[in-house]
Amino acid sequence: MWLSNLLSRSTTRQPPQEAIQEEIKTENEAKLRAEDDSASDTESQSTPKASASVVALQVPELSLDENDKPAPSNTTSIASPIANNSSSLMPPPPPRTPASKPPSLKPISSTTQQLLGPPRLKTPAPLRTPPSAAASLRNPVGGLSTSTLAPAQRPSRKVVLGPGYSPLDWASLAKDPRNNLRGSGLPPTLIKVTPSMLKAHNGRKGADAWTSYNGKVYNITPYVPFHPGGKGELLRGAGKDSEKLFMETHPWVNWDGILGECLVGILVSENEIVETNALDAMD
Ligand code: HEM
Repeated sequence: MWLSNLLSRSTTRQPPQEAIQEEIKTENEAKLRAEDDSASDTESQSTPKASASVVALQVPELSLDENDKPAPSNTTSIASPIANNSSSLMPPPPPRTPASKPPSLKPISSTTQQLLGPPRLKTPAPLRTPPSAAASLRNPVGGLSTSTLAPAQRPSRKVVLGPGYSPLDWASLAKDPRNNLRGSGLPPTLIKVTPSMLKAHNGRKGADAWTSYNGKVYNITPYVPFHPGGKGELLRGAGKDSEKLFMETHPWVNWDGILGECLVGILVSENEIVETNALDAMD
């Protein structure tokens, strides 16, 4: 018994939306009756059709979505009062174009999301590898440099050169072969220099100062007053090989570019000179 009552209620009861529409429809009918007293009951039943013809002009203008389908006749009666009031207060909205839509409102398609890739992290710090143990031992000032050059922080040991002894003065002196920077008493060709010969030219007691570098022997005597590091520093290599001292101090300096005209000969062993002298004696 109660089950049959329940069934009969559920079949006769309208859904809530339809009930609301019916209620608004009734209100509209009452308004229309007030406006036109001559309207009959039959006409009031056809009111939705009459209001739809009026509202049909309003609804498309106020539509916020192009995809909106034309409202059915029973729902136009819902929008009709709003449409009448709004159209009298506001101008019609501008024609809708795709460019007028704010980009932020566009939903991101799944294809676009794939092209964009994964979202970026706010800070790259978590992706950095932790500093190695050796990093803590590096000089913080030059920590990013891998240069083998002398550190820029080292104090200069340059000396004040006398007037007329600048690098430019040396260059002008060296370009003239008549100055014979190799020294006096030498043949015009390069000679063979033994270690004993090199040692004898130590710059003392009036002797020229020779030094060797990369197997070649140079007379450094004329360059002494021009040496930016001073006389004493340069003469540390007098009578011996200077390659180690030179490379420790300023490996970036072009030795041959400065002392090319001071080249005396090539460094040879003591035995080679003895053999050469023996061959010369046989001739
Ligand atoms: C025993 C060998 C040598 C020693 C011990 C020596 C030492 C020095 C020293 C201490 C300085 C000053 C560096 C500074 O604090 O700026 C210097 C600068 C210089 N030396 Fe020597 N030197 C030697 C040989 C030579 C030779 C053979 C040449 C030329 C071929 C030369 C060319 C220069 C130049 C051009 C500078 C200036 C470098 C610069 O401006 O950065 N040196 N040298």
